[in-house]
Amino acid sequence: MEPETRDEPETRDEPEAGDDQGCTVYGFYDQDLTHKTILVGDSGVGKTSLLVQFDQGKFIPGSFSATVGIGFTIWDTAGQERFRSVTHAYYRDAHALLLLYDITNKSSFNNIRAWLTEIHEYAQSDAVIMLLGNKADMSSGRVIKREDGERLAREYGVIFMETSAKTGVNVDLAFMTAAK
Ligand SMILES: Nc1nc2c(ncn2[C@@H]2O[C@H](COP(=O)(O)OP(=O)(O)OP(=O)(O)O)[C@@H](O)[C@H]2O)c(=O)[nH]1
Repeated sequence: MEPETRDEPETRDEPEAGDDQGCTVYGFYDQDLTHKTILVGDSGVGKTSLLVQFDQGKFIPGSFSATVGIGFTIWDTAGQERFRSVTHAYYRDAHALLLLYDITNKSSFNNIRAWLTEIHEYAQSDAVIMLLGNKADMSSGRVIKREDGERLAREYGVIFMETSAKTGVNVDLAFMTAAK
């Protein structure tokens, strides 16, 4: 007798944020554990560097292992599908979400809509959402204008800033605004 075959149900057809590359969710609680902030965005946009700049007041160049020597909690989901539901759980209890793109990387900006869709689906409705155009120091490599970031943020009703994990510009302001 022939084994019964049936098509597997298609569970998802829309690409999701972070699908095509490793992506990592970084997050931390403030000291009294009441306020949770998470950082999301494509790989390489500078999430770790921004956290290190905020936490330690310095820029450590180069990609580095996020788990080494940093005094905050990191949930590294490595962008894997099986961790997707875990990622969504991170969103649910976050009070603030910092969504980063890299002003020198167009695809990181193009993926912002997918990230925002995901955030709106899973985050609490009163969570503070901030769109951050990072690497603002790299003016010669810039491909995303500040106005493009501002326009997108306005469209989604989120706060916008350009930041640099390297020079520190707007880094404290971004985290302080998120903590409000
Ligand atoms: N010039 C400049 N380089 C930056 C800035 N932020 C990050 N970088 C560099 O960009 C690269 C990626 O930074 P990471 O902080 O590792 O990026 P990430 O988003 O944490 O990446 P994943 O861990 O893969 O998700 C590194 O080489 C950083 O040194 C910035 O503001 N300015």
